[in-house]
Amino acid sequence: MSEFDVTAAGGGNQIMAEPEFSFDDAAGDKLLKVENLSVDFPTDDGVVHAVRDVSFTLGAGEVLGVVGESGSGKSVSSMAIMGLLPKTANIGGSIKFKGRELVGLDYKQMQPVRGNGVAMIFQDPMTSLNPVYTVGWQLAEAYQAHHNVSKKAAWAKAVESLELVGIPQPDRRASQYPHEFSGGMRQRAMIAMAIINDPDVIIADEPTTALDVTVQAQILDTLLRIRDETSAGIMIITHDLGVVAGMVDRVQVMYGGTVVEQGTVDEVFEAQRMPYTVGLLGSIPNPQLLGKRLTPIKGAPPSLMNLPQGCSFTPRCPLAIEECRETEPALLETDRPGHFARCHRSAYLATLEHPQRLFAHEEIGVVENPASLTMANPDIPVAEDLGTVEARLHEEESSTS
Ligand SMILES: Nc1ncnc2c1ncn2[C@@H]1O[C@H](COP(=O)(O)OP(=O)(O)OP(=O)(O)O)[C@@H](O)[C@H]1O
Repeated sequence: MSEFDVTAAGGGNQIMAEPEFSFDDAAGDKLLKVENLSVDFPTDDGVVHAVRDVSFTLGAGEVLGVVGESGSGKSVSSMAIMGLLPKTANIGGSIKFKGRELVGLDYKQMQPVRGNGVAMIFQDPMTSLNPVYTVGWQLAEAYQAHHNVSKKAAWAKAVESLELVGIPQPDRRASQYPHEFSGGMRQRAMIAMAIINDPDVIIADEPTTALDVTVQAQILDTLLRIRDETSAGIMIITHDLGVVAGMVDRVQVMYGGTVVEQGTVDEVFEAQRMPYTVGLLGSIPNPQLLGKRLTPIKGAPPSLMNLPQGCSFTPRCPLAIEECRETEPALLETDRPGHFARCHRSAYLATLEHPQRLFAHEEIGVVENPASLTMANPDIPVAEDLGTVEARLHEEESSTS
């Protein structure tokens, strides 16, 4: 595919002057290649466009962070990869695992891929672990589903996996029931379940949300250790940009069911090229800023049933112009190589010295308990118009220079 292939990232009939996201940019053979994925759910009230035009790759040993607010399409994308969406879902585009097309496979055809090829760690271990069987029994069962081995060998493998995820006394713990495990240990058991069949890809959907900060860090460390030991490609889905810092190689920011910014984690943290990512960064708790004020993104995410005509972030975007209301931008490479943004204003954003000030006009209080803060606050009215924002930025930039 050419760098300038206008059909690659759903740019419609637009003629692109800049390179779009292209798999040519991703070096090497990728385990997972998702191209122009879309998922619609027909409902009585209308069609929910849950995922639109999502493309990304994941290679062996890579860690990809998928970040976005609730309802941005993160989980639906991963359920599509796992073949776990309801039959009513209309899936478009392509999901290739080791070159094999997964879109169109039925539940049974997906069975050998699931667990063995791609495994998933869910948010809430209590809904995934069966309370009436011991943890070891469940792990052994998962192993036997893909390997023709004796019960004894499967049990030994279960104990080995518990050890690998850092559970002390794995022999004894294997004979216990899920309720005898702490929250962090249950999440480790889920990771053990995911890795027992040595998958090539692990999808972790909000793996640390329900855990306290120290245990969160331990679980993330465990995932990185598993990556080092098994070379699995890992996709971490989270609403918290803070979780991906220092953990992932690349980040994909989702908004309104589509990818709005994509790049290496350093790039995205250092030089955002889409105002939504700027807003996300300003609204996450930052340990270095404890005691300082956080700023929320005003307004609410779009209804996926009635998406606006242009960029779906327009109603909340302090930089929106007429073009943003009229045409949805394509995911294009920005001024920084390998860094993509779906934004008409990314070039302008690149010129701002203090982009965080775009969202600095509403403060929601001193951060005492960062975990209690949500990113979007629908009760706060929508942003100032562009003229006011630009005048304010100009004034602020000149007062600090
Ligand atoms: N079976 C379904 N039928 C109709 N709509 C659905 C279905 N499953 C998901 N959706 C909708 O798809 C959209 C995307 O959901 P998704 O769960 O992927 O969001 P998310 O970004 O993972 O959010 P969260 O962080 O809350 O899990 C939501 O608006 C959701 O209501």
